[in-house]
Amino acid sequence: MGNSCQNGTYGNNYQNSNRFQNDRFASRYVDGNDTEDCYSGSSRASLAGALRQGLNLKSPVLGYKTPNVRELYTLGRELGQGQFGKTYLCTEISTGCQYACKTILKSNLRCVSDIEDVRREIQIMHHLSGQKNIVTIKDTYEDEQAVHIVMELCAGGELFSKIQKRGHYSERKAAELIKIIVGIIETCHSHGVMHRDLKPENFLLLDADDEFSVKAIDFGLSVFFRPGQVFREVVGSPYYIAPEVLEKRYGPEADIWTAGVILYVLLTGVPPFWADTQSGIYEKVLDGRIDFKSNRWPRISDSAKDLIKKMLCPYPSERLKAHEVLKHPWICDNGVATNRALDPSVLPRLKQFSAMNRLKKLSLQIIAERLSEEEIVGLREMFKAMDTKNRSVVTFGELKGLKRYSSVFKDTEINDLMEAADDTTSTINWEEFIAAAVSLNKIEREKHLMAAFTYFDKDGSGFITVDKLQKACMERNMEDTFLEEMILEVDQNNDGQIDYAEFVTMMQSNNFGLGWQTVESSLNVALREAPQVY
Ligand SMILES: Nc1ncnc2c1ncn2[C@@H]1O[C@H](COP(=O)(O)OP(=O)(O)OP(=O)(O)O)[C@@H](O)[C@H]1O
Ligand SMILES: [Ca+2]
Ligand SMILES: [Ca+2]
Ligand SMILES: [Ca+2]
Ligand SMILES: [Ca+2]
Repeated sequence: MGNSCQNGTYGNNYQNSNRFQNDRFASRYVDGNDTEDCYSGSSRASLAGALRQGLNLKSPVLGYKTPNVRELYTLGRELGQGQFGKTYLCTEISTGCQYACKTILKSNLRCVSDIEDVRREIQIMHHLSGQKNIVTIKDTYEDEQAVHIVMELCAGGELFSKIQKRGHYSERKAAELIKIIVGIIETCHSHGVMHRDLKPENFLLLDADDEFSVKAIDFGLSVFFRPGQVFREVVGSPYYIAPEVLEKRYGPEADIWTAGVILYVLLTGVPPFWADTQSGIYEKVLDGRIDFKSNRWPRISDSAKDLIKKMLCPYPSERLKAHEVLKHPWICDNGVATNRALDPSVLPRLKQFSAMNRLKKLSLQIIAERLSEEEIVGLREMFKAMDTKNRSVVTFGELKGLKRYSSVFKDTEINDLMEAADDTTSTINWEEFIAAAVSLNKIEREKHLMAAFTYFDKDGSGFITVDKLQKACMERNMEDTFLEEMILEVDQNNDGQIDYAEFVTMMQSNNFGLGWQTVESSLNVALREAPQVY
């Protein structure tokens, strides 16, 4: 997954100019003058701070040195343009694989908060990378002029241009697409991220011939949120912005409103809140009346209208949540029923985990420790959100407390979850959590696997032996019993030691991945179902 590259699929109808004719509004701080917004607002850095920091074109953004992107990639033609820079087709010199490189010019970053936004965009891309329908980030680079984000190439062009070409979608097609889009929202929300800039042009297709190969690409306005946290910055794009955002008091529910607008557009080809001017659009949004009468509507099913009404509900607390949208009959009955519930057959496997090969557990911790800060910030946010008492551990009680808000959890499942995530104490600490939650795509990266292997194989002989394992266990204060058995489980050619290939097979073997992924998704459910305080 993720490391095979698609060659030659690059579409020739790639255009960035296919937009709604009137959709020319910037998708940033839409309530006024940019420069002012740069320095105002409680969460924004102060002007004094910006000056103290002595902003100039050469200020580091990433905070660490990187190789020069041009030594590793050949930059090709422009794929698209955004507010801060351009995205180019690029080819990795060592492999010939094609990627997209989003180049953000530092001269366009005018204040500290612009720099913070870029950092956060990268952190959030790492946090969500590898999730379904979300673009995979590969690496980041920085030079004097720019920050470069190298990511998966979406060669199929914008979802938006497809909509425009068709005029509108059939209900069935619309249902399938909105299921993908709301699935993306569910992924974001369950990972503690609010997207804030959902709109068709921020969804690309991997493959022009597959209109369901959708990828969310632009997390430039996304933020981490905690349950109950109230946001006040007015950001988004006019047609898609929720009324509570305009009223400067909102949370993740705003993303659902936006998806409701997208659904309306998919079915009718026009936005639900429409006017010639920005302020005219805002008036319509705040008014909230939805037109179901125009000549397009008689042909559209009542079930579709019902869903739109519930997604465009003016009261955020009454609006459907992402998982509720996915359960709505219009989505399910259109033959795309979702099945996000925990697969019951997975639960017994969770139990196996506690007895899981300690070598895997240890390797996982080693890999987790090696991840860069920007890769794990998102997980840290999730952990903090669950750690309600601020004690740096998540207790059984905290997980159990979350149960009240979810029908998904049964007591026995929470027990399994705790047992799986933790074998000795009755709490999950940060190290255990991150080892549990680090997603497979990160673990599978060659450099991490190699590093973990080398950790055990200190003399570089190419094998992990009982002796070496014993040393590693001592170093880490881990039990060193049953080491022979541990090797036996992994040793495929019965030579009593583990070579790199055997090690990789162990790390990638299914029982392991499934176990941890289930832990991760269960924790996500818990987070998603946490109380919303408004
Ligand atoms: N992974 C990708 N594959 C192909 N094209 C891409 C990719 N990422 C971005 N693009 C192209 O570059 C354009 C700009 O990218 P993006 O939206 O991330 O930039 P931005 O500066 O955040 O723009 P905005 O002004 O919308 O905030 C996209 O609309 C798209 O056409
Ligand atoms: Ca964009
Ligand atoms: Ca953006
Ligand atoms: Ca513990
Ligand atoms: Ca062997």
